[in-house]
Amino acid sequence: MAEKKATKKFGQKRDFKSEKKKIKDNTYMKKKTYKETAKKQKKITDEKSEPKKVTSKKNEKSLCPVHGKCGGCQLLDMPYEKQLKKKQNHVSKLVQPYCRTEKIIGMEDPFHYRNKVHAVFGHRKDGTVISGIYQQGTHFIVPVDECLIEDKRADAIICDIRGLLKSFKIKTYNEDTGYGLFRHVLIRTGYHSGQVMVVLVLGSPILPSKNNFVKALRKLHPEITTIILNVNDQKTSMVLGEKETVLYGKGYIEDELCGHTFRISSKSFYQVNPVQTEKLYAKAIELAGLTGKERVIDAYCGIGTIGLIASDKAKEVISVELNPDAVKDAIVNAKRNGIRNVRFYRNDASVFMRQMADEGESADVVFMDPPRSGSDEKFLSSVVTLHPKRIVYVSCEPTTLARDLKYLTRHGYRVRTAVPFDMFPATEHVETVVLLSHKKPDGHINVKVEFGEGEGKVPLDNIAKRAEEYKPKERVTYKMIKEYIEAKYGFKVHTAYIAEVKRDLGLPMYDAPNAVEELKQPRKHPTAEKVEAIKDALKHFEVI
Ligand SMILES: C[S@@+](CC[C@H](N)C(=O)[O-])C[C@H]1O[C@@H](n2cnc3c(N)ncnc32)[C@H](O)[C@@H]1O
Repeated sequence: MAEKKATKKFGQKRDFKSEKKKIKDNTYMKKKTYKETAKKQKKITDEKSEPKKVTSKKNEKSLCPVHGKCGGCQLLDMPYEKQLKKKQNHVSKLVQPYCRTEKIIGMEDPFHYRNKVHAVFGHRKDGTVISGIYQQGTHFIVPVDECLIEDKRADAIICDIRGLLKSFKIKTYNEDTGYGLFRHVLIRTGYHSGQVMVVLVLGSPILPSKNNFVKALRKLHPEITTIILNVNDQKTSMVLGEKETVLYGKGYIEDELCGHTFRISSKSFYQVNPVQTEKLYAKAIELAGLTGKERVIDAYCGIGTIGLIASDKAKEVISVELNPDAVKDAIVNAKRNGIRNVRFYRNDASVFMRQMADEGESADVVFMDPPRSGSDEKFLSSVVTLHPKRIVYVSCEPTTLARDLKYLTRHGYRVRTAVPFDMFPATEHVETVVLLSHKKPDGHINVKVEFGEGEGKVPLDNIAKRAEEYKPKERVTYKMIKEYIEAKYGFKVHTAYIAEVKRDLGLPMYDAPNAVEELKQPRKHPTAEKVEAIKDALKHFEVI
């Protein structure tokens, strides 16, 4: 049986000061520790073979001995300030056609933030049990003992489960043959509550010596508050199967966020970085500008977090979510927090929003927090029909965010601000909160108008046409066009090229204050690709 690791007790404060220094110096993992871990991890190899050696020069310099293999932390060895800058630039580039991006909100301690840890189990040819992460794009297991972004408590539990499998002679599952039992372990930890959920994922429902196994695990880790047996008998890359049995405890954990308590089940979505989530939600709710009178929609609501936290500043909240387990959690969470002005609907968000729009409903504020794939036209067009004053878009994927912003800005909304949050340090992922509101005219003048026929009067049937003509147009600058093209196409275009395309299209030209009168060299012309990109930008900004 594996020896119990010395782990910190719950509630015990971490030594952030010394950790911060290590981060600053980029020497978080001491050389000795690195060598030890590398040696240990080199010894353990997956039965399917090790596709690449762990001891490459690249890895020797890395903070993590399996960096570059597991594919999890692409930016791990980049100083944290640089990581933030990279993410800031990425968001800025994509959002630039619409608005300025605020400074990214980073972490004070960007390590061990993940409250959800998954390990896949397998064994090598000699039968040694291994656990770790799939190598990127493959089903080879990269053995991992400690991960710099995962909760340390979870890593320690996973190591000890490996030892228990040996003592209880439990075979790990073989994906190719379908033989064996033990597939994955999923651990969720409560940042404030200290509660710990362990999900044992098996290929079939019978865990031999179940009670003794649970007893032994609890003895090694008394901090575990619930243990669940999940059955996944499918050949699938999904971790969790449908069926679950609670082996110990309540079958869920609870945690606190922004002064509210949330129940979290194994299959419900919950943000993985609790420290940053509080900042993210606070910003999202601040941007919504709630006064207590609003009808709010919380779309893609998960376990109800954003809507429930915002509920005391709104008249009512309507929340929609597809995952039935998450909706069950959300309903319990409303009761748990004594909240009565939030209703939950289990539905596809797009179908639900379309129904609302078709029924002539309206909303004052829409929070939307879709998965990485972003939203779709059905959802977005319904939002436009519902006509909320403000839309707060929480996105975990800037490219789909930019795509959806394009739709909304073409349909009456303007992006007011974008704030990136580093929810996933050491990885390339970045979260962004964006506020959109109705487009407003640049200014207005008072004009006395007489309607009807006759001199000086405006014929009634001409009103709509003339209103369109006099509508103030947004001034589209060369800079906006250039930024749009660089973000979308990845190349730069010269101002002269934009001017040339505009001239060819017969568009009005304005004097450029720094135009060169005489050219030193004959002017070059834009390539067909650049002409198309410029035309696309002009269409995007509704110049043509
Ligand atoms: C990024 S999470 C956000 C959850 C929640 N707002 C939070 O912060 O915890 C996206 C959520 O959308 C849900 N979802 C995915 N596709 C959906 C759809 N078509 N309709 C409704 N919800 C969906 C997922 O189950 C998940 O809970």
